[in-house]
Amino acid sequence: MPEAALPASGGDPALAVAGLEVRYGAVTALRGVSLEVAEGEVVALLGANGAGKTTMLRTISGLVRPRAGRISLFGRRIDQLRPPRIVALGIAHSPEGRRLFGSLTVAENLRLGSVSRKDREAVAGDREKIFTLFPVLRERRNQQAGTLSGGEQQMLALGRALMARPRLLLLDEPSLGIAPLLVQQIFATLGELKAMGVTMLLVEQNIGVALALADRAYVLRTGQVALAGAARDLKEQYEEVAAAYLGAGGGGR
Ligand SMILES: Nc1ncnc2c1ncn2[C@@H]1O[C@H](COP(=O)(O)OP(=O)(O)OP(=O)(O)O)[C@@H](O)[C@H]1O
Repeated sequence: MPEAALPASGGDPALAVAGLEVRYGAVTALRGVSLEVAEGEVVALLGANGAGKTTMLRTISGLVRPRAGRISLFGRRIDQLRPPRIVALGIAHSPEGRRLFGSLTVAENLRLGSVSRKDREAVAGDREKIFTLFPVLRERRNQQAGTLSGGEQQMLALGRALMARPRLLLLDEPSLGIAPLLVQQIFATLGELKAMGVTMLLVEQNIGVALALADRAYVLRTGQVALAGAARDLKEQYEEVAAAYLGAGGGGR
């Protein structure tokens, strides 16, 4: 693995995953996966359908129990903790398919993102910041989330995750099912968040937008890390990265 695969900053990384193994019955979804995300870094997790990307995020969030390995957040082991405890320690997960509360309004969904916070005044300020990032959410704050367009729901899912003021933001395919122009807009917003120092682990099948945003990336292939390195190096190895997608179940987009 090239040196660039190691984060530059000293101290405990925001996220450290070592030797992770996850099985669903007879299916081994992750085998011996190790990765790190330094504080302030954006790391992309790429790979074809079924490579294990969503499983990785769900395991970090405590929704899936690993069979072996360890996961640490700023040096603190979290792989034996329950999901609410992991949220309280500062991990927010914006899941694939958005998983909003469809019958609740935009404003109510945003409020749910901040339930674990006690600093109510700062919460109000953060809501304003999210409305500035995504003006459409302000316009539609009293609309039921289930009636928003796919892109608007994606923005709301991201806004809701940000309302937790996460120390680590997990993003599962923010480009999924969204028109190209809106993908650019969402990634521009993620770029602004990166500039603000938000630490992110980003799962994506859209290699181009992911490598443009990320500092580093890991490519998973059938549950193992096939490639890892600085995003700019992986961009140059585009063919190799794309080829890794062909190995598992039908290839990427
Ligand atoms: N609940 C489950 N029960 C059984 N097998 C599962 C379960 N969830 C995922 N798998 C299997 O584990 C493997 C990894 O799935 P995962 O959803 O993590 O992949 P992915 O890289 O996120 O794929 P996609 O890009 O299609 O979402 C796949 O073979 C999948 O069929």
